[in-house]
Amino acid sequence: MPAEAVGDSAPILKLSGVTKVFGAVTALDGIDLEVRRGEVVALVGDNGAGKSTLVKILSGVHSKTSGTIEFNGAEVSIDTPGRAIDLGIATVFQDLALCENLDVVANLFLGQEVNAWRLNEVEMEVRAWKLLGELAARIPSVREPIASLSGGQRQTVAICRSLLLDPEIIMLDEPTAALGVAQTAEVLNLVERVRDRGHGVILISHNMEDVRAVADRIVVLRLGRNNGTFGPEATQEELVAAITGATDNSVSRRAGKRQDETTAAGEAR
Ligand SMILES: Nc1ncnc2c1ncn2[C@@H]1O[C@H](COP(=O)(O)OP(=O)(O)OP(=O)(O)O)[C@@H](O)[C@H]1O
Repeated sequence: MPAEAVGDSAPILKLSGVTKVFGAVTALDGIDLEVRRGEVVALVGDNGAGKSTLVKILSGVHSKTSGTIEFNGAEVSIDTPGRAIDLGIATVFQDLALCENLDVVANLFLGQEVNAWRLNEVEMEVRAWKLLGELAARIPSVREPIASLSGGQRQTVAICRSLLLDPEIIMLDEPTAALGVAQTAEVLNLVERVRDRGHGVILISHNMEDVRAVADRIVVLRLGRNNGTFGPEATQEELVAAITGATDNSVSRRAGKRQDETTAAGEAR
């Protein structure tokens, strides 16, 4: 989808002034967020910024205290996880919720077997291969138990499983946490292919490199509030400053030093 078309289209999901209060703690305070078809919106913020709370509100685990959530232009209330899925919001939580002893096909179709009365193994296997093929996902065999897959492959299976629900929005909570370099690249490629299929993707991440590599927009939360929206060209310093609320801190100083060294090395060559 061309960039203009994405930017111009109406948002699938639009949050206005979403607030969540837990007793004396205001976890989210007036959050605005928009997600369109075919775009990756990264949600970043320090520990306690409110990312998990927002994910839980959008996945129907928590209810918001105030504010509005619109889905395809109509105000909705996402009061249960089932309601989120019915609307078309799928979430891949950090724990992935896969069954280690079952194979890839069984995990993909867990709870939504093709025929509730008689498991149609062949049809499920064909659909599993088709989906994995469309996403160019690298899974050795769909009959492989989850226990024998790598972290990146597990993440792939969890993402594919949520795509079988045919969501308009897919939320990925820290999909590259704990992954090595090659597996991270594989998962980020998958995120791009999911976007190219026209889904809106919300990517929660702590990793600024990952975020800048795939996000069309980067939304920063700080202490439960919006603290800036950036394009993928944002520098590490700009993002760190928005995340921490300060321009001069050790993380941005180190990042700046690294950038200076890289520039100097480039000039010396
Ligand atoms: N169930 C709860 N009861 C009380 N306070 C909560 C609850 N859940 C979250 N909070 C508080 O809300 C704030 C936001 O927390 P949240 O977990 O959403 O942040 P986060 O950005 O996801 O951080 P992390 O990266 O550490 O998971 C924190 O101050 C947290 O202590």
